[in-house]
Amino acid sequence: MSESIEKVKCLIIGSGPAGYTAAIYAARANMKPVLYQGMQPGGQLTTTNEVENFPGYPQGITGPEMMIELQKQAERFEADIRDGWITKVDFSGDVHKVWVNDVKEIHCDTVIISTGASAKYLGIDSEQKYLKLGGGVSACAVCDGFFYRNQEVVIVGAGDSACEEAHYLSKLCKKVTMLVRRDEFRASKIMADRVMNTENIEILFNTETDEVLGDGQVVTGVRVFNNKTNEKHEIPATGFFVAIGHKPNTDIFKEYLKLDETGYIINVPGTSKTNVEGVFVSGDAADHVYRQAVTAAGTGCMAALDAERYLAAKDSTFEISTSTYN
Ligand SMILES: Cc1cc2nc3c(=O)[nH]c(=O)nc-3n(C[C@H](O)[C@H](O)[C@H](O)COP(=O)(O)OP(=O)(O)OC[C@H]3O[C@@H](n4cnc5c(N)ncnc54)[C@H](O)[C@@H]3O)c2cc1C
Repeated sequence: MSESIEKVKCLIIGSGPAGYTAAIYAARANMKPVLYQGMQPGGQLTTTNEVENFPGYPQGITGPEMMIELQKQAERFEADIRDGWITKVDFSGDVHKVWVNDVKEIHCDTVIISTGASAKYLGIDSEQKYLKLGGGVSACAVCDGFFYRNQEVVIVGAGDSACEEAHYLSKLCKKVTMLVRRDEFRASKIMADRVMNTENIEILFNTETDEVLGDGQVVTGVRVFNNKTNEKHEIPATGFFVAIGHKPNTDIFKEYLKLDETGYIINVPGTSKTNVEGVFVSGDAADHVYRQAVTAAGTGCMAALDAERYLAAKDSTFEISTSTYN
């Protein structure tokens, strides 16, 4: 083995709530975890101002602050948190190989994948401007809908998730306008029927976003156009929700791991195990249903416990740490 190859017991890929929680558990179980943060240290929550639904913060907390706290908690137990990006993996043998920034090779007894998912946006300038300002653009109705209670919002999307999110918003908001690009939904009939039968949801078919309007700080409306007639009109709204899907960050694993048709890693139900022994998955990389920080953290815990049990079964000198359960 070349000297430049590092050997680690537990490698964690990703620094969102799943990765840091896995690091806390793995470090306390004496697995000496090494965690690579990737291009977005702290993960998706670093793009949001207010997190009000993570237990333990009665006054709420900003996403970036919460992620710094999780990082500090993992470091308190001496998890080795590093800058760097895993660019390649080889899970074909007993030892799992990963490469950092295409250069550094690491051999791992266990790997915990916590690479999350990225919400898709339309990509228009005004959307990105108010997204960055935290001024009313969101890709998560369950996370942010509460901030628009009794207000008017617009949601873009036509699939099952978009229908579910529109329905969720309809229970909080005065009015929800749903923009559907084609002349029909992509969603299942039952989901489409549900939004069509909800009184305070107005559906505009053949309609796309021209611009998100605002006062420079917050969203005040949306200018839309009909893609058949090119007619434009403005809709007053304080919130603009984008529900056009997520892309799980799993491309580098597809040669070795079973993924579903949209790229989410398939885990053994009720566990964090993948189809490769010693490789575990947590958080949004395997979850297209819940997509919440608290569920990501929960599955990060599961992955560390599963990895610990795997190591104990493989190596009789590695004892399951009682501190994990304290
Ligand atoms: C705008 C917004 C607001 C939200 N608000 C809330 C909220 O209020 N409450 C809530 O519960 N949830 C909220 N969510 C959802 C929540 O952020 C996610 O469910 C959660 O962050 C998922 O955690 P994760 O650890 O699985 O992955 P992520 O947070 O997506 O983190 C993934 C990590 O993996 C790293 N990574 C990816 N690929 C690689 C690689 N190849 N090598 C190394 N590292 C890699 C990234 O750098 C990142 O650190 C929000 C999401 C968004 C987009």
